[in-house]
Amino acid sequence: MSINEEYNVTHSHEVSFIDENGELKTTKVPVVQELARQGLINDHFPKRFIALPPRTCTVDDCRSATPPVIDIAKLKRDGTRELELRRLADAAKEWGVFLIENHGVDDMVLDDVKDVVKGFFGLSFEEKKANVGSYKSVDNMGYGKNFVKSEDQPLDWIDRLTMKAAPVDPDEATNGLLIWPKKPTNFRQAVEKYVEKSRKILDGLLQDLAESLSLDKNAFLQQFEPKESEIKVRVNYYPPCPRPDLAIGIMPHTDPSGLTLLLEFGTTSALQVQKDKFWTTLQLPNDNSLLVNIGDLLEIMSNGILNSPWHQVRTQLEMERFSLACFYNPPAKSEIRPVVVGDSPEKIYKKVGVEDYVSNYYKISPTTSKEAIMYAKII
Ligand SMILES: O=C(O)CCC(=O)C(=O)O
Ligand SMILES: [Fe+2]
Repeated sequence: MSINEEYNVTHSHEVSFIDENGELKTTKVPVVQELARQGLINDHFPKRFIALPPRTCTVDDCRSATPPVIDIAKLKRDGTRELELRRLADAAKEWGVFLIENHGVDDMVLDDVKDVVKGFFGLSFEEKKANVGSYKSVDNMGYGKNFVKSEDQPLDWIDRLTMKAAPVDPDEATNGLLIWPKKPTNFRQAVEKYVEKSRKILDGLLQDLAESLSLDKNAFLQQFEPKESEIKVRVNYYPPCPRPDLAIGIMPHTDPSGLTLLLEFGTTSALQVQKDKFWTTLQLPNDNSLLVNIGDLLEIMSNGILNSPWHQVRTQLEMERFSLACFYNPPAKSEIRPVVVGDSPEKIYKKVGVEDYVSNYYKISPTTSKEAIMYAKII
């Protein structure tokens, strides 16, 4: 029985993908928010949402920890900078993910973002579709779902909305980029304000990370050219899930970005990173701290010294969760170069085109291990 018969799937996302024979295919996948609304019965969980391996890590069988916390105010003060830089380097090498506090983004800016995101997902499906432009592509833009590559693969328990915030394309309409929702009316304005602040934070961190590795402070930042560097915003919505032991919010992956800045709200304790071979649930404070994670492109630029973490999101019973990720990338048409860190001159990564890297990432994802980065490895 197909899921459409098994459940009353009245609402679907249309997803395009290139199949294993290189052919462009389009398929329909259920809108999770609408499935969750139907109040699925526990022992009748839709098969398409059963993750493989079947048991995702639940609270009982994995570790849990607070990631390192980096204080941006300490990075700015002479007396405290040196120690905080050392803590930053350790966090980026060992965890690949860290919280930042005193980042300077006003609560009001963050609250506005949370409000418009909740406002968008609070609309009916019909209103969402009517208010968000369509963007038919295979690179995960628009309102829909990530990593769909076949008709029968396990699906993530998530709905998401991805937009390009920079560079601003003067010809958005013809390039199909008019995907910003028109409702809530201040959606774009609120998110763009946050993105502007995010860029400043991430530029500062790129300099701090370089200095923390005893490199020239612009060693990474100079590869992010301000006018052409790219910021994609992905809003993730994870509805409550009746079977958190079977379904997964986002399957394991690394981010194909330089840096990712993540704001989560709704509930916490859902994001997990693989650390020392264990899935570790990140205990994040329920405040306005932001989470930074190293993406594949920065791992390549740092010649493998910084670690782009393998991460996933688990689902939660009766609790919804939102996150907003800003993916910060060097210009799509540029090439990134690894900078050798430390005494050992051995290069493990090579120069790669950003667009080539990202399109290969989407071509081969999802994968069961950190495979995409092999594209940039010197073998
Ligand atoms: O929701 C989260 O905590 C993480 C989201 C994520 O990994 C992503 O959007 O790439
Ligand atoms: Fe991610």
